[in-house]
Amino acid sequence: MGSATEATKDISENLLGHKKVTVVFVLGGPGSGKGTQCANIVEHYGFTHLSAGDLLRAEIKSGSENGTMIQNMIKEGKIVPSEVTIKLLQTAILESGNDKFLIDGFPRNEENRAAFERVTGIVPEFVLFFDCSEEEMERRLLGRNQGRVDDNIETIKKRFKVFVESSLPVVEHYESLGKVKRIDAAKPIPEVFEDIKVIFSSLASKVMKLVIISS
Ligand SMILES: Nc1ncnc2c1ncn2[C@@H]1O[C@H](COP(=O)(O)OP(=O)(O)OP(=O)(O)O)[C@@H](O)[C@H]1O
Ligand SMILES: O=c1ccn([C@@H]2O[C@H](COP(=O)(O)O)[C@@H](O)[C@H]2O)c(=O)[nH]1
Ligand SMILES: [Mg+2]
Repeated sequence: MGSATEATKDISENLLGHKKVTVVFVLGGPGSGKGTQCANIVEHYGFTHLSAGDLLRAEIKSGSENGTMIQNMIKEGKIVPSEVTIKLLQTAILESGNDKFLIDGFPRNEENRAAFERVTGIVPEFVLFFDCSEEEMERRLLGRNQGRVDDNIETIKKRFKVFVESSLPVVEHYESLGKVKRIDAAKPIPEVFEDIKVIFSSLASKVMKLVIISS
């Protein structure tokens, strides 16, 4: 990205919807493997990966005035106010220079979803949903060893509750619009990615067809 003026120009074009931005929401329970598979998708399909949780953790590290509030919310498995998360996502989208994004772990609730669509004007191409049992997710989280303050059994239980009560309704909303692509995330990592490839290869060929038709 070049000068501040160029960045501002891109911001308005993206957010006013003049420039086509492709967004895939990557949703699923804590530990279902979203981050792991997003790295594979980035490598093969050129998307930019934006993990809302990673952006919030970076905000804590940056010494931001919201840092303590965010840290407390994450420790409790609670959902950070949407204006904070949306601002971080907007900035990351605009600074990336890319036009296709995997938004991982957001929207977390219906209010997040409605606010994101209202503020950015972006609706997702589809939702990639990682379906996995709590038993398997718990095993993965307790074995993750990345030093996360929320990878302990007490917080994990809270995160599961928030996921079922607040996040699954977002998936149901997009299901009612026929936008959910469900993945069996309990399979081994390479097998999950084989299933994901089928989805992203068909998206890539759809985009190619559109380019040919419109040129
Ligand atoms: N299909 C899989 N089978 C076994 N282990 C997996 C699989 N996918 C990911 N893992 C492992 O499980 C742990 C959690 O994976 P990951 O961080 O990708 O999950 P996540 O959905 O991003 O979790 P969170 O919502 O907490 O950020 C990691 O240690 C990862 O290596
Ligand atoms: O949109 C979001 C995303 C995340 N959070 C908070 O961060 C943690 C960890 O998120 P991961 O996706 O597992 O990395 C989550 O439990 C929330 O506390 C959020 O508030 N909003
Ligand atoms: Mg993750």
